[in-house]
Amino acid sequence: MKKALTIAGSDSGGGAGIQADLKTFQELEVYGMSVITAVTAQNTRGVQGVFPLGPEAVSRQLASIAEDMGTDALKTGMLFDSGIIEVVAEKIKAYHWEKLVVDPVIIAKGGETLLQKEAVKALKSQLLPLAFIVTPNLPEAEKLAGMPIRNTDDMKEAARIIADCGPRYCLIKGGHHESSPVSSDLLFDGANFYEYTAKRYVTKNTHGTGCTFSSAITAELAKGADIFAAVSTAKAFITAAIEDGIQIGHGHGPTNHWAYQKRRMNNR
Ligand SMILES: Nc1ncnc2c1ncn2[C@@H]1O[C@H](COP(=O)(O)OP(=O)(O)O)[C@@H](O)[C@H]1O
Ligand SMILES: Cc1ncc(COP(=O)(O)OP(=O)(O)O)c(N)n1
Repeated sequence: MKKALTIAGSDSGGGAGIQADLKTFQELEVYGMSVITAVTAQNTRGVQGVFPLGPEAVSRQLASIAEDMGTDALKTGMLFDSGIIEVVAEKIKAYHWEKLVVDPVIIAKGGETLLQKEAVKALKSQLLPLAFIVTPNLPEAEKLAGMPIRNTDDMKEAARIIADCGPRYCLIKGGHHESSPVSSDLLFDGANFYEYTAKRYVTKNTHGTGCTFSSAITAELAKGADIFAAVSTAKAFITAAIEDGIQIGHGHGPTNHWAYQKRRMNNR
């Protein structure tokens, strides 16, 4: 069985972070492993507390996996600060882990900080050069590229700037473009742009969309898919998960990780 590792924060509400990643890995039939960087007290209403674990705890978890199991692909999500980014980058290099998906989690949809301001520089200089693919949403792409994004031309310009930091592919997600009737993501391979478009659903149950999408890409890469097939399957996975989003709690409910497989079973 293929293996996938997530290096990310815990979401007590189960919709984003480590919990969303492991649910996605399971649904896409890869063996999921986790390195926890921080514990968040979180629910559908927002983030009530953030408790980082620190570089040593992260380093030890990474070593435990490397010394025994290894991984076929991995992703990073919430990394909290530059100390954790440094140790993650150092270990990824030391273990020669290559299929790295960097989801540059900076702020939650509710506005809470999940990456310290000082750490954006470390993310760009230490982690992006190791990334196979980086998957910023629109606000994250603006921060990484240092420019506002108002239209597709701006998205392309930002993708070029981010690609200069070293990732093999850059995928800018259009989920925050709420006035659009479609949900369109732009993949850049250093030369050409490829658009992945799906229907946009009007729903408040979108907690954890970015985590779920990047972990679906990771699972597909672990199974040997090329980047275009991996993004295509991940897009189908997240679109189904949003369409069947779960009405739970009093705020933004989570997406439904079972929806994609349920559809496939029904189509048999
Ligand atoms: N309302 C929606 N309907 C359909 N797809 C969506 C919707 N919102 C986000 N997506 C898709 O979900 C994926 C995650 O994007 P996004 O929500 O922008 O990430 P993040 O959670 O990092 O902000 C992308 O493929 C995006 O196009
Ligand atoms: C622990 C943790 N990690 C990441 C996020 C951000 O998740 P995302 O998929 O971007 O979705 P929203 O939280 O923004 O809805 C998180 N919230 N918690």
